[in-house]
Amino acid sequence: MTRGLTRHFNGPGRTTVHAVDDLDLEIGQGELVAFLGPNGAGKTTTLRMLTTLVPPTSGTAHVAGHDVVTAQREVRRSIGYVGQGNGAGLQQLGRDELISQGRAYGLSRRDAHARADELIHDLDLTEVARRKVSTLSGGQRRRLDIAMGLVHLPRVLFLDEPSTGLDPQNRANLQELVRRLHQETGSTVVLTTHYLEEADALAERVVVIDRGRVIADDSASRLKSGLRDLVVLGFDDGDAAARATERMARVGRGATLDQVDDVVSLRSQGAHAEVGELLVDLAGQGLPVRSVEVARPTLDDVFLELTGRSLRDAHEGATTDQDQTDQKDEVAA
Ligand SMILES: Nc1ncnc2c1ncn2[C@@H]1O[C@H](COP(=O)(O)OP(=O)(O)OP(=O)(O)O)[C@@H](O)[C@H]1O
Repeated sequence: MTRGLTRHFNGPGRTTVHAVDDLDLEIGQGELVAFLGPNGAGKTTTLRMLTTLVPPTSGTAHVAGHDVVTAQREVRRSIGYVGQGNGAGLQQLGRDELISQGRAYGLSRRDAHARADELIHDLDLTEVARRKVSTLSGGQRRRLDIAMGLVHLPRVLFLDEPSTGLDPQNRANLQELVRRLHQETGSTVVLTTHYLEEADALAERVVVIDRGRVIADDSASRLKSGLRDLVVLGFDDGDAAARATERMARVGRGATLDQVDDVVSLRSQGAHAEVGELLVDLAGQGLPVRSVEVARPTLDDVFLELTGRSLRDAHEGATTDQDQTDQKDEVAA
């Protein structure tokens, strides 16, 4: 739970970077929540405050019932944190890494071995466990990192961009792993991502963050429910498309129509469910449809609606912003 959680950094010159600005959040035990936002939105800083790695400038946060400033030790004992870098040491075997991590969290030698073997079994890490960490692929290392975050059975697991840099297959595997461990352990999982599809597919709740502020907080389907579908219809020629546009304007309850040559784009809420009826009606008018594309709203559309910017563009823009990176290094140094 956070109240007015805020973190400022010194920017270049005398400027102040409002990395996280007045964040109020309530996350219940057992929820699976994704923080979604472009680069620089404040996702990592939020996670770093919740995991006690960065103190807030103002406001409060409690994790597993403990204050992140006054009860750091208790918070750390209750959480697992998988940061953006790889946590595992390179020369050890995967299994030994897990055992060392267990020991670092105060498990006895015997318990650390037992826990490592349990995780290897549960997370399908047999192959990963017997290889040196330096020889693992990116996806295998991320899976090992997640196992490391789970060694001490945390009540809350924080994952910072767990699938960044992975190919689509490994990303899908990792998402499946996160989903499974959430279901099986019932622990709270909070992850950050700038992959729209990931937030959509994985999280029960999506907290959209932009410029340090929460701009939306709901299930992906509810966030998208107010937005319009796009249906693109292809006709024989421009004349047929023009007549079809007229017909649809007459019968089509408030849809926005746009004709370019032999193609008509129609936007309206829930249009995907009416496409069949529409095609029959147009065919009945002697206007057969030659091609159909239906696009349901995405979380990118939600972001666009809320900010006037596309999340993909905002993300790409920010990644090329060398200033931000330099600035980060400067203050961190
Ligand atoms: N140590 C720091 N010093 C100065 N500025 C920082 C520092 N850490 C973060 N910032 C700035 O705070 C803002 C939020 O950064 P943060 O890393 O939290 O964003 P993010 O949403 O996690 O982005 P990404 O997806 O790239 O990880 C950015 O403008 C960033 O440059």
